[in-house]
Amino acid sequence: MAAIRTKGLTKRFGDVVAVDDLNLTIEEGEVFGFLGPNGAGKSTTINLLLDFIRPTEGSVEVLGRDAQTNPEAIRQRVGVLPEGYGFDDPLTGREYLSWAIRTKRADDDADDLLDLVGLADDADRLAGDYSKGMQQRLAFAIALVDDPDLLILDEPSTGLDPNGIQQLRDVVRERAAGGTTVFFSSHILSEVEAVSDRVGVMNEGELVAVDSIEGLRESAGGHATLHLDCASSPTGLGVDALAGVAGTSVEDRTLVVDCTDPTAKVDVVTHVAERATVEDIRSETVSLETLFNDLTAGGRDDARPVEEVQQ
Ligand SMILES: Nc1ncnc2c1ncn2[C@@H]1O[C@H](COP(=O)(O)OP(=O)(O)OP(=O)(O)O)[C@@H](O)[C@H]1O
Repeated sequence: MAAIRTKGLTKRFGDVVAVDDLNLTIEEGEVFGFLGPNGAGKSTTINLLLDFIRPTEGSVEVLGRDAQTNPEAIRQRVGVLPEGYGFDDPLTGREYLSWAIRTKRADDDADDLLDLVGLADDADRLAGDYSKGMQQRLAFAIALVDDPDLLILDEPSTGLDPNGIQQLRDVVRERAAGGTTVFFSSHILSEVEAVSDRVGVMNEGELVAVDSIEGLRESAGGHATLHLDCASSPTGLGVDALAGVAGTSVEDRTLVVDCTDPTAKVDVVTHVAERATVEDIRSETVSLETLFNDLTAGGRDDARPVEEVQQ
């Protein structure tokens, strides 16, 4: 049984296609990082998984059940860290957690969970007075109640200090080792890289890549840009037609070739050398960071640039 399966999942808000024909399967026990810049459609997807909003088209299955017909049964076995949890009631951290434990009819020890997220010393303070990072820790502890089969975490490291991020990673790894499926969204590549088995990259509502970090790294490693300086303008050489070549451009007497396959580089050089006088060759490989930026280039008009959000 897949932990999450979406088919043709689409959500429109007026003219905005927040999620566009999403087909995604997350297997049980996976740690899946859901990456994308602001406005990519990550939170909308999470809201669809939990039946907080209804799809315009398509279907969602969570833990083998249809999200629309079985939302209560699903939520019973899912731990959720939503974006921007509000602690508006006059309750302490321990009281909030005890309430969550009662609601799920679980038998967790509130103090153990508070300790796990580094809030043991602040258990008796009002949660509304907590700092942003402390509230995020408490929201994470609430998500962990009743050892859920699936953890859905929306931007879990928001507001956390480095120590909090490390604790979060440790708990995610520990829960995953115990069989929990973890689906978490982020716009920070390094955060996802550190804990995920696989990642999905969203951009403007579309899933533009799904792979393991290793697989993505290989794609990035295989990607290269060749610059061939020629004795005369290298036009009409037919390089575009070669296998593994994604595109070419000519800048003065330099032919720039975008290769998606490392083996294409030799073919390109041989091909050009047979048709023009090559004076110099430079090759630039593409980093994982650049690949991610390329995949999410542009983003939505209302989103901040990727460079800015990746700090
Ligand atoms: N309730 C809504 N009404 C109208 N538009 C919405 C609504 N919810 C989301 N959107 C739009 O859908 C798009 C995707 O938003 P979403 O919140 O899913 O992105 P995200 O990837 O979670 O972004 P972020 O990283 O900023 O949280 C955006 O253009 C957003 O403005």
